[in-house]
This record gives sequence, C-alpha cells and structure tokens, in this order.
Amino acid sequence: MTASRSATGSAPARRPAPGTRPSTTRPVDAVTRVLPDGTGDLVGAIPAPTGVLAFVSGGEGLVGWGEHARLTITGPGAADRIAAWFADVVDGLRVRDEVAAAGSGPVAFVSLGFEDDDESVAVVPSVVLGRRGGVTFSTSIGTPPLAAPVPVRSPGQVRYSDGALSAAGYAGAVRAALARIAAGEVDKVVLARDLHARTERPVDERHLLARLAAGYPSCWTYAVGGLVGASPEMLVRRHGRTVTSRVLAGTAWPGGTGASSSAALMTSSKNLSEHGYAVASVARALGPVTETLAVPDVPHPLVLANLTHLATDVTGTLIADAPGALALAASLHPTAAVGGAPAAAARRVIRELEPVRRTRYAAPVGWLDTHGDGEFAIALRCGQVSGTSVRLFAGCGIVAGSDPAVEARESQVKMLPIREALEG
Ligand SMILES: C=C(O[C@@H]1C=C(C(=O)O)C=C[C@H]1O)C(=O)O
Repeated sequence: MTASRSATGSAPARRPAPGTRPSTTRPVDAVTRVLPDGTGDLVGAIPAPTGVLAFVSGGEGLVGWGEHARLTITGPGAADRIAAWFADVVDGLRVRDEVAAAGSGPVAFVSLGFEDDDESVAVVPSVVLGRRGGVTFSTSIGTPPLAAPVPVRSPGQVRYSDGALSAAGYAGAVRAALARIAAGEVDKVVLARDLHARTERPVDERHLLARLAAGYPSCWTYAVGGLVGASPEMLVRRHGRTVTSRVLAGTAWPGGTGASSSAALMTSSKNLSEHGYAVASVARALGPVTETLAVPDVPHPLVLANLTHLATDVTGTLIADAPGALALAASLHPTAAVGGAPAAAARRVIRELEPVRRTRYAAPVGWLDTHGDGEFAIALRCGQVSGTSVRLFAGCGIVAGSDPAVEARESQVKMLPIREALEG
C-alpha cells in the first residue's frame, strides 16, 4: 500500500480541539459565489492544457483547475481513505457558500482504480466553476495565482498501435470466455482491450473535452488525473436523499451485424440478458441503502452518435444514514456492466483472460462535496493522457450467444469517441 499526498497553496490546517487553536493556525477561505452573468461554456473557461478537472453533461456540471490538495493511493479501502482525507482537507478551510447546491463549496474530483492495486487519484482544486439548474457559480480556495489562459492546441497527427491485444487477439479472448460460460463458470464476463496512440504534440486535455462534450452532450464528459472521456453510464448520483443510476449493457451500431437498430436491440434476447445482469447488480447494491427504489422492468434505447445502448434509469430515496456518494460508488463497483455475473467468478475470469491492466478505466470517476452529495460515472470511452501518449480502453459484455468477431468490432466502435476527439 502506498500513499502520497500534497497540498499546494496554503497548507490545509487541521482543526484543533476547541480553545486550543494555536495563534499560528489560519484556516484558508473557500468562497462560493453566484456568477450573475455566467452563461459561457464551462470547458472553454479552463485556462491550462493539463491538470484539468471536469465532470460536465449538457452544458452543466463542474470544471476545476489548480491543486489545493492531491492524494494518490493504492491498496484496499481507497474510497474510505479518500473520503477521510477530503474531510481533513475541508477541516482546514473556512467555507462560505452562498449557493448551497450539490457541488457548491469545496469539492474533490476522484478517479478510483479498477482493482485495489490500481492507483486512485483525488484532487481538491483551488478553482471550481459550476453550473446547476442554470445557475453558474465559482468556488475559490485561498487566492489562486492568476495566469494568462493558454490557447487550446490540437495534438496534431495521431499514430495508433495495438495494446496488449490486437482485434484478432481480443476475438480469441472472447472465444475463451465463451468456453468458460459454456462450462457454467460464469453467466456474463466483460473483457477489455487497450490501444496506444502517439501524438505529434503533447495532448491538450481541453481539446479532447471540448470535442467530447460537443459530440456526446448526453454523456458525462470528464477529466481527472489525465483520464479523459465521455461516459454514457452514471454509476451513482446522490443529491440529498435522491439517488439515481443509469445502467447500460447491450449495444448496437449502424453496420453492426444482428441487432443494428434500436427496435432490434430491444428484442434481442442476447442483449436483454446481458442488460439484465447489470440492472440486477445495481438493484442488489442499492436495495439495502434505499427506502424506495424504482427499477423499470423494460430498458429504453439510449442513442449516441456512434452507437445505441440498452439503458435502465434506476431512482431511489436513500435511508437517513446512507453513505455518501463516493462510498456508494465504491459499493456498486464493479457492476455487471464492467465486471460480470456472478461477480466474483467474473473477476477471476477477467484476471485470467484479459492481459490488460485496467488502471482507472471502468472504475468510478466523478466528484463529491462536503455534504456527501456527488456524481460518479463509470470511466468508459476514455484515454489516459500522458504528454504525447494516450492509452485508450474499451470492453464488451460477453454472454452465451456473443459472436467474437462482432465483439471485437464493438470494442473498436467504443473507441471512436476518443479517437475522433484526438484526431479532430
Ligand atoms: C465496457 C464498456 O461498456 C459497457 C459495456 C456495454 C456492452 O457490452 O454492451 C455497454 C455499456 C457499458 O456498460 C466500455 O465502453 O468499455
């Protein structure tokens, strides 16, 4: 288990016992204000190409920059440790919040590792720009340095090379998974692959965000710790006592074989069964922490620019002492949308058949605030950016009846959003 932590700007002070605050302890101001004429593009306001923080959908959400505090950890219990660290950081702040909405006040952007030994990242930005219900607001911690905005630059030419598995290698792994399904070991398993991209110039994360947000407005476009993507899948959103989750599984695209239209997808028994496992895993995890939970019997088609998914929107009312958004996200992860069913057997099959380290792909990514509210998508349709190198990921749910060649093609279609954003 490793941990590294840093706090930039004024160091967050721990709150001493009442009456014992040393005269040298100075809480740092965290001020949230409404911006009366704030109607501009959130992503367009980010001033620098890297260290970008974002979680936006349909023009609303949060973007952040500057690091007031950062934590990178590996090992078990990452979500709990990040929540405790965030509480500690907030202890050193004097919070004034005139907005008092989900996401106002200090927030931590968080990207968890897929496995315990994958690194998790959390950042409390010194500046947040947010919009919710048409109200735009900003949160500043301390006095963030003013710097002239750097113009957005395209990454230039992009060259791709296979990751751990070529498309043909991936089809082979799918065949092996089908044999494990036929043997009765698992009902569903999600197998992932990666692809490497090299760009002419260092990638400006804002270049990707702007294109992803424009092309996929119904998705959650995110950036945390260099992981940039546009996810169609909301793992969990907690606003007060209301909890929602958008569960996806089952995919079709123009030119795909079999279920290539929404109507065909809605009647494909292979896709419906694949979807059912994912919905059941979310309902099972939310059941114990909700007073009411509405789970539609029938999914609806979610049409995106590159493909269509089967989607189920689950809504509930949390019990009074329900966990915060990050703890809820950790308890849901991995759903059968990115793991499989039964969960433990699927994880074992993934470890055996998937020669890809997922790092933070397919794990919760989002933000939490000081009230326990937050939004966590599943980190899908993404690339991990590091200078001129980008690692792209995609995976597909395999059930009895899956066709290896079609799944290999589906993995390529799922990489299109991030490829087009890089090349655009
Ligand atoms: C695993 C991914 O996507 C998941 C798998 C899906 C499927 O197999 O039909 C659909 C949506 C996601 O839940 C991915 O995009 O990498």
